[in-house]
Amino acid sequence: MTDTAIEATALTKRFRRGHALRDCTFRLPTGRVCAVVGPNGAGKSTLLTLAAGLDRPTSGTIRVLGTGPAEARTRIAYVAQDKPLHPQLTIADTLRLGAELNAGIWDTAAAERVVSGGGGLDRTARIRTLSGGQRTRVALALALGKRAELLLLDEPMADLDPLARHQLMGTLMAEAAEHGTTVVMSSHIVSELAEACDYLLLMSGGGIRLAGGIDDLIGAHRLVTGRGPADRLHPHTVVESRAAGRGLTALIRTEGPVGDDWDVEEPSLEELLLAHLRAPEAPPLLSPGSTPVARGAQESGVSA
Ligand SMILES: Nc1ncnc2c1ncn2[C@@H]1O[C@H](COP(=O)(O)OP(=O)(O)OP(=O)(O)O)[C@@H](O)[C@H]1O
Repeated sequence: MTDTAIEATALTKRFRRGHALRDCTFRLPTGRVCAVVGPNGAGKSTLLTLAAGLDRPTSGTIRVLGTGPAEARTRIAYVAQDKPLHPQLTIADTLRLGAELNAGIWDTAAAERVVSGGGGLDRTARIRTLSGGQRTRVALALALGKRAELLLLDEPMADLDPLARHQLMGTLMAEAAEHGTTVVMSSHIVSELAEACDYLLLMSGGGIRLAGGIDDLIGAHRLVTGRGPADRLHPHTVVESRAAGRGLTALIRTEGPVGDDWDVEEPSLEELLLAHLRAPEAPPLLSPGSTPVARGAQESGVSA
């Protein structure tokens, strides 16, 4: 039994036209709900595909649930961005197939809760006749029915209307909490992630910029306002600073207490993310527990 859901060390994926992932190192503990955030092309889908064992890294390693991704396949449910399903099957056939492919572990009630929500879906409808949001509902029903230990969801909520999003996110979180499932979810909708997630991977340009518990990452930063220049904020690391009236507002990574002559606030998750996205040159931060445990140390029970 491992307490690590995903562990990546110098993980790199190169396609013909360049790197999708470059030297990514992080650890995601089990039982967390992790948001994977970053601009278009940051490498989020590539990371999820490698974790799902559907592609192989160019170099570096990725371990999932204490083993290789291919060996962990039966313990993982992966919902791809385009929600691939058999277009000719009905919803009922699709769920039946899910039950057959996962005989012995299939959770009919969990799958039913997802397809019945939001007014319910006609079980005789063929997949090809469904809207994007309805297909999402069926794909998530298959993922939850599989009773996986790790759910990898690539922009699961993108096609859903706000009400369906709220309802499905609630179902997903309740299932995850009940069974201690680890959820990894990429999304561009930060407000929703702030409610549902307790762990963050911020990516850009194929690299990891922030990794860790959301509370730890927020706790390591402060939003300060005062008279400039930004040099006055030494020894703190200034992630981003902007003129504000006759002074400046800056997001800083604190190194001890901040001087009394600054107004100091805790940033929201959105403020933290936006500042880091606007300042790609800021040094990355992996909070405690988010770095891989050295293999020798892991075997002797010592954390690196
Ligand atoms: N199969 C592939 N062949 C070639 N290049 C690819 C392939 N898959 C991804 N890429 C490239 O890798 C980079 C990362 O893509 P990826 O889809 O992982 O980003 P993303 O963060 O998921 O983006 P988005 O938010 O737009 O979904 C992009 O530059 C993309 O063009």
